[in-house]
Amino acid sequence: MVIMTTTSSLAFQPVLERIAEEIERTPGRGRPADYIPALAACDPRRFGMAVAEPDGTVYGVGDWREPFSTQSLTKVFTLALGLAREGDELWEHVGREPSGNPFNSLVQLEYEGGIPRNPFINAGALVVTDRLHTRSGDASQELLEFLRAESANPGLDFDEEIAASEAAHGHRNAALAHFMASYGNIDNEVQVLLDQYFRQCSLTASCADLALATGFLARHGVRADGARLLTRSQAKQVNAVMLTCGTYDAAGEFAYRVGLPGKSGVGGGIIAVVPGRCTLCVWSPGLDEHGNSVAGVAALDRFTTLTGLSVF
Ligand SMILES: NC(=O)CC[C@H](N)C(=O)O
Repeated sequence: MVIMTTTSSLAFQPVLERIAEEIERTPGRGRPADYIPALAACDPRRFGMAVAEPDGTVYGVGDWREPFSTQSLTKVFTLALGLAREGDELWEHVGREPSGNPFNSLVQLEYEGGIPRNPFINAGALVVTDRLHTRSGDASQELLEFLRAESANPGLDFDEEIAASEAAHGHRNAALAHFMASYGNIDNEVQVLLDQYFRQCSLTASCADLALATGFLARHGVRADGARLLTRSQAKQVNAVMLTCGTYDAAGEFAYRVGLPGKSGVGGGIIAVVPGRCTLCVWSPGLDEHGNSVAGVAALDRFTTLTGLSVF
């Protein structure tokens, strides 16, 4: 049953409230990421969801104003900033095919010559951050300023405790960076790159902030202030890579259930885009075995079912 058939924006709030009630009654919520100790303490019953319209109107429910650890959600923004600075040359250093492997997997890198499959697995995000850092002088600062501006929240910041915790347990990301450096696919010192990457992942923001900050992808590349970040075609490309690669080795299932470009992070957040119409962010820290929020995927699944909004 589709309960929102009109294009009236006011209809978003009752949809969100209905989804929150359904999620509240859902028993299994998965488990918070425990390989980053600072995330392990999160309560898996937390749930928030926000929808932002292209004009900046934002609706929300539950813990939608509560800041959480964005983790891999930032990979979307660094990709966009990297593409804006470098253009298509970026794609010579990172692919755009689904990996079919977990987000922190090492196995494909050797037989694919140190070129990661896509920008949303950790290896690919390390390459994007490396190149953005070379071109901007400070990739994490560029990311932070972008997110502050797009969300209209100057209070957004990194969480140094989470960054330190991840650095202390970051052997896999260090291995990925060193391995790609051995193929000549990393410009900066590995330690500099890892510091940049962990800082980015530690950025803390709410569903409201992130739904707003993703808005440029619903506005076909145009920022909140009307300036163009990406060409229309580049915005389409980022959305396409989110659809095919944004939820790792569960991207097929996500496309099947949700039918939108989406990107997850191990902090329990997922951002999603309905091009031309709205952007969403949902947060609930319990994860499935692929590292995607259990309640987050369920809520987005309900959203597209109830509203009939989808790219298909
Ligand atoms: N999927 C994720 O959110 C992974 C990000 C995490 N910081 C890592 O590098 O392992």
